[in-house]
Amino acid sequence: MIAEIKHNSKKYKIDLSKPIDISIPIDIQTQNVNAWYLDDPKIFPEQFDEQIISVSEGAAVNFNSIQFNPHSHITHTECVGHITKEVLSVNKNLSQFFFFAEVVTVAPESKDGDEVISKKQLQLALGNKKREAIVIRTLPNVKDKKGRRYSNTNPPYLLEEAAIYLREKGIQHLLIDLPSVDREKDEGLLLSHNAFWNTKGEIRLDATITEFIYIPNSVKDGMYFLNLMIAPFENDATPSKPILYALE
Ligand SMILES: N[C@@H](CC(=O)c1ccccc1NC=O)C(=O)O
Repeated sequence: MIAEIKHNSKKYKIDLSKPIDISIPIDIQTQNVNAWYLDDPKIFPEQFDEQIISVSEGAAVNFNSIQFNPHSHITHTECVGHITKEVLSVNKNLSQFFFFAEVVTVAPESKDGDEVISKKQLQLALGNKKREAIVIRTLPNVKDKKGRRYSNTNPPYLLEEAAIYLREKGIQHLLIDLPSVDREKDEGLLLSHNAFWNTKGEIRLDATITEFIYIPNSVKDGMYFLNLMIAPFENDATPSKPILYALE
């Protein structure tokens, strides 16, 4: 099915039968992705009295409960509520789900023993392109990203200047294949989160950060149509399933 999209007097076509899924699922059959010091997620059949509610155990249905944390275990999209005293829900603040996005690839640079993404790197990648969303793939991009154990590994992150640059450039949605846009242990500073959401100025309630994506190597850098769909949890963060469509 081909859809035609009109945007700023330009016309684009996408093939809806060719979605590019850039989410990381919870998959308890394999090693799950994991950050922030929690145990792995759990998917398990409930029990009523002695009966395990699972067809393989003689029940009529499968009836699994799922225990997870969006920040630790799955592709998730968060709003500024992640860092505010006030309870703010991404499900209330994100109300559109289609955007023009630029997929960029960056190799984090060494700085004071950390691996970081700088303003210059994003400037080089974005140039004067105007996009609603940026989808950042970090190098090396190996498949084990889908099951990596990040706790206490000090993963790469965005310098504050890079987050300010994205905000000033009008990027509303930032997607990245790392557990956070900030340093794992930063004494609560959350510099890039604060900068991107502009918490010291006019707060950007409808801007989102999506963490733990995985962009296959077969996907080239460039402009895509993005469907950023979230699960309906009223919470600062919720599991999401970003899908890219190549523009024809
Ligand atoms: N970087 C923060 C910690 C942090 O972000 C965090 C700590 C525990 C559990 C989750 C965290 N962040 C999740 O998105 C700090 O060092 O205070």
